[in-house]
Amino acid sequence: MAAESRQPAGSGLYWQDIVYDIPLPKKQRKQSIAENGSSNSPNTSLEKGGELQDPSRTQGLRPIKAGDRRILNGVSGKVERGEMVGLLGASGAGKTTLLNILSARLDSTGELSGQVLFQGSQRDPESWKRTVGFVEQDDVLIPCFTVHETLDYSARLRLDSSISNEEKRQRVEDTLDMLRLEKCRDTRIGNGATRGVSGGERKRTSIGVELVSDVSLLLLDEPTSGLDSFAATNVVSNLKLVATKRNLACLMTIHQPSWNIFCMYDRVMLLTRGSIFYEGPPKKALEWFESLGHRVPEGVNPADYFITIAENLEKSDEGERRIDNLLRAWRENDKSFLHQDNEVSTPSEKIQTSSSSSSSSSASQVDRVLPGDEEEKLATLRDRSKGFAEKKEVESLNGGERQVWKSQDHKGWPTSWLAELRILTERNAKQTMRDLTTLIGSIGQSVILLIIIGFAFFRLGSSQSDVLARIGVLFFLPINASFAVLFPILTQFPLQRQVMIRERSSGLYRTSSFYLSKVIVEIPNTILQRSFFYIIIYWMIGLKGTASSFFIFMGLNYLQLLTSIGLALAIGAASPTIELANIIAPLFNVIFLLFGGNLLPSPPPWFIWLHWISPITYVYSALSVNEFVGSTFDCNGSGSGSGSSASQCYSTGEQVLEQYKLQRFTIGENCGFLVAIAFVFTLTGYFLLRYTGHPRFRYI
Ligand SMILES: Nc1ncnc2c1ncn2[C@@H]1O[C@H](COP(=O)(O)OP(=O)(O)OP(=O)(O)O)[C@@H](O)[C@H]1O
Repeated sequence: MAAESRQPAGSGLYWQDIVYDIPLPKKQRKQSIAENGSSNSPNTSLEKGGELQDPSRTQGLRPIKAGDRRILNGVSGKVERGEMVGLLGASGAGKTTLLNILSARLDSTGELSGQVLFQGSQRDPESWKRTVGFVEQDDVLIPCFTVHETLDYSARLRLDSSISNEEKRQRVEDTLDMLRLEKCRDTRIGNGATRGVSGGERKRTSIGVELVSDVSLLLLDEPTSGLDSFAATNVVSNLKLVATKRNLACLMTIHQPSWNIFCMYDRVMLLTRGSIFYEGPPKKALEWFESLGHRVPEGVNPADYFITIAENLEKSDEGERRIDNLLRAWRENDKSFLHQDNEVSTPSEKIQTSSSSSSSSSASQVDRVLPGDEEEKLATLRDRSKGFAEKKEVESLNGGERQVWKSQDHKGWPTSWLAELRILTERNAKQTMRDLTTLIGSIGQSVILLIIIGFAFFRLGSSQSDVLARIGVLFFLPINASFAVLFPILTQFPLQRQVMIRERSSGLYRTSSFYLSKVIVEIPNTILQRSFFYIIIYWMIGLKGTASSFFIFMGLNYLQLLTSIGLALAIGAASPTIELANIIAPLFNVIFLLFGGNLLPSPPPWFIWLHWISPITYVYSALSVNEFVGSTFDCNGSGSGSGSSASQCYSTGEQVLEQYKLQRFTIGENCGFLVAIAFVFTLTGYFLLRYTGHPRFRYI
C-alpha cells in the first residue's frame, strides 16, 4: 500500500492515507453482502455511484468491502508545532472521526488503516496519553469547583512530582492569564441547576485543564459549538495565542465558523464525504474555489459557502458532479503540489502562498511526502523537517515571547500512588461537601423519616403487639438505610466516573487511587450523616436500652452502611449515567428486601442464594438477636409458648427469635458475613470500574 512507503517526518503530527470503513446498518449490510457475493468482495454497488464513492480506484487505497461504508477516504495532512489548523466540513463529513483517529481514541468499530506519525515517529502508547491534550465537544468538569480550583487540581494531578508546588501554582496562573480567565478565576463552573461561568469561559477552562501540563499537541472537537460569535472568536483567538506562545501543534474541528475565525487559522482543511477538498491558507481558498468556478456570492460568509458547495443539499445529479469535480480537482492539484514549496497550485495558475502564514509555509517544505519508497528521499525529508523544528525552537527562544515550560517525561504516571490518593481524596471530599443539594436532601430525608418512624413506633413497651412492632422496625431500619445511602452516592458517582475516564485517558492516575479515594470519602460521610438518625431513633423507639445493646445496634448499622456503600459504588461503577444507576439501584434493594427478611417464609430453592447474599439477612438477624436475647414480654392473659398462632404469647425474646428463625448465627458471625459482603461489593465495584472505565486506545 502506498502509505507504507511514504513516511512523513517533522516536528508535529502527520497523517497519511487514513482509510476508515464501518459496517453498514444490519439490513443494508445483509443486502450489500448478498449483492456482492461475500463480505470479503469489493462493494461493487458503491462503485456504480461513480468515482467519488470509489476512492480506492483512483488513489491506490484498499477497496471498500461489501457490507461496509467508507467514512474516511485516504486522508493525509499535518499540523506543525506552533501552528493552528482548522478542520472544517458539514455534519457527517468525518471530522470527529479523524480527530479520534489522530488522538488514538477511536472506538473498536470498523476497519482502520493509514499512518500517523508524531515528531517523525509512530505514536508511543507509553507516552502518547500525556503528549496529546484532547478537548472533547462536551465539557466534563466538576460544577462545584471554581475555575482556579479546576486548573489547580489538573496541575497537581498532571504535573510531575519533580516539579515544585510553587512552579505548579505558577503554571496555573500562567494558564489563567493565557486563556484570559483571570476575571472568573473564583467563579464556580456551575451546571444546569446552578449558574456558573459563561459557555465561553467554561470551554476555555476545559482547554486550560489540558494546557496546564506541557502537552505538545492539542486536539479540540468543536470548541466553539454552542457559543455566540463573540465567545467563539474569543476562544479561537486565545487558542491561536496559546499555540504560538507554547509552540503547540493545535488542530480543531469547527462547524460553520465566521469569516473572522476562518482567517485566524494558519491553515484550514476542508472535508467532505471523508475526503479533503482543500487544504491551505484560509484566504487562498477564495482563489482556489474561484478558479474552479465557485465565486463567493456577495454578502455570503465564504467559509459557509465552501462547505455548502461540497454538499449536495439539493440532491441533484448536478450536485453530485459538482462534488466530484471539487474532489477530483483537489486530488489532481494535490499530486502536483507534492513537489511545490510554499505554493498552492490551481488548475489555471500557481498561487504563491502568503508570507503571513509563515509557520505553514515553512512547514510546507515537508508538507507533502515525496512519492515512491526511496529511503534517501525519506531521509532528506526527515532532515529538512528536523531542521525546521530546531529553527523554530531557536526562533522562539530568541523571540523571548514564547513560554517554554520544563519538559516532563511523559512515560509512566505523573505522581506517586500516594500523592494521587491524597489529591483525589481531597478533591472528592470537597466535592461531596459542596454538593449542598444532595447533602440537604439526604439530611431532610433522614429528618422526615426520623419523625415518621420515631412516632409510628414511639416508646415501644412489652406487650405482644409491641413485640411485632419491634420485629417490624428492626427489619425496616436496614431497608431504609439501604435506600438512603444508595441514592446520594449514585447522584454523584456517574459524573465523577466520567471525569475519571477523561482524566485517565490523559494518563493522570490509576483506577485504584481514584476508587480508594471515593471509598475513603464515602465511609465517614455516610456514617456521620446516618449517626444522628440511629442515635435518636434508638431512644425514640425505646429499644432495649442497655449500653452494650445500644453500641452493638450502632455497630451493626454501621456495618450495614458499609455494604450499602459497596453496593452503591458497584452500581455506580457499572452505570455510565445517573438514569441507568437509578434503574439498577432499586432493583437490588427490592431483591435484597424480598429475600432478606421474613416476607418469603420459604423462598423457592433456586432463589435461595439471594437470601444468602442479601445484607439484610444478616443485619436483621443480628439486630434482632441484640434486641431480643434476654428480653421478656407481657402475655396479658394469653397462653405462653412458641407457637405461631395469634393467640399464642411470646414471653421471652428467645421465643421470638426462634419463631422468626433469626438465631441461626451469633451476632459475631453475622458481623463477619456483613464485613465479607461489604468487601465483596466494594471489590466488585473496583473491578467493574477498571473494566468499564478503562480508556481504550487504537494506534496505527
Ligand atoms: N462507530 C460508528 N458507527 C456508526 N456510524 C459512525 C461511526 N463512526 C462514524 N460514523 C458515521 O461517520 C460519519 C462521520 O461522522 P463524524 O462524527 O466524524 O462526522 P462530523 O464531521 O464530525 O460531524 P458533526 O459535525 O455532525 O459532528 C457520520 O455519518 C457518522 O454517522
